[in-house]
Amino acid sequence: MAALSHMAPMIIAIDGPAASGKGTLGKRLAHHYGYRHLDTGVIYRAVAKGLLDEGFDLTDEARAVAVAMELDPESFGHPELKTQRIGDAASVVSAIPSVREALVNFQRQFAADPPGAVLDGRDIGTVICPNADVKIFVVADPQVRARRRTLEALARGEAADEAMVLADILKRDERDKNRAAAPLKAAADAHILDNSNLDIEGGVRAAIAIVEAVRAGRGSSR
Ligand SMILES: Nc1ncnc2c1ncn2[C@@H]1O[C@H](COP(=O)(O)OP(=O)(O)OP(=O)(O)O)[C@@H](O)[C@H]1O
Ligand SMILES: Nc1ccn([C@@H]2O[C@H](COP(=O)(O)O)[C@@H](O)[C@H]2O)c(=O)n1
Repeated sequence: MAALSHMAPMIIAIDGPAASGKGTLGKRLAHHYGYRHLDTGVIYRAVAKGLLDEGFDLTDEARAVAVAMELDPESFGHPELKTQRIGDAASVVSAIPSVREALVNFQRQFAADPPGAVLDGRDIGTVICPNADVKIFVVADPQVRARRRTLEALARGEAADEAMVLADILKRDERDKNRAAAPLKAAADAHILDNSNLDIEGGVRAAIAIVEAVRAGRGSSR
């Protein structure tokens, strides 16, 4: 782990489309720098699961906001949150502006707490932490992402059809890119990291190189 001294908590924002490797990279960067990591997708997944569990429609705005405000971070590790069904549902509920607003403070507070934080999602560099020290937008070819996600599901002992996984990824990306509220897009000052031809270690090395280049460019100890 690289020990760093900071004037203020450093924030690394990672965004990108579905299954591009944001979470894997976020976890590894956080470990490398000794920071905390928040997978913000899990928050939207938890809201979707809460609604479905209670039998509410995913477009029930009032109930969705209530679920968002009552979220218990202890529930973020629930294995069902990882499923494709909940991922799809999350991309429906996350398009509701008032749901997003209800979740902003939690994410910003997480980002602000010392010693530093890595957050990954869709709008971290654009909306949640527009002043993040480093912004990385992770991309990979859709076919590559579908292959990785399929292998991941198979490794968990779940059935997975690569063509269906690809269709789900594309559908979710379209919805996330085209919504009015905080759409999936790279911040103007984000560094694009294409990991299509990189393994996990290669992707982590490339990201650390970006972080280090930004820090060196600032000429500070951050
Ligand atoms: N560079 C890489 N090379 C090979 N496999 C990778 C790479 N990066 C991530 N993976 C694998 O791809 C899959 C998706 O990665 P991950 O869950 O980190 O993506 P994500 O962008 O966080 O997904 P989601 O949008 O669903 O939150 C995982 O199985 C992960 O191990
Ligand atoms: N900052 C974010 C993070 C996620 N979403 C929505 O949640 C869905 C699930 O996210 P995963 O990262 O776990 O795949 C995603 O498709 C988005 O609709 C979001 O809007 N903003």
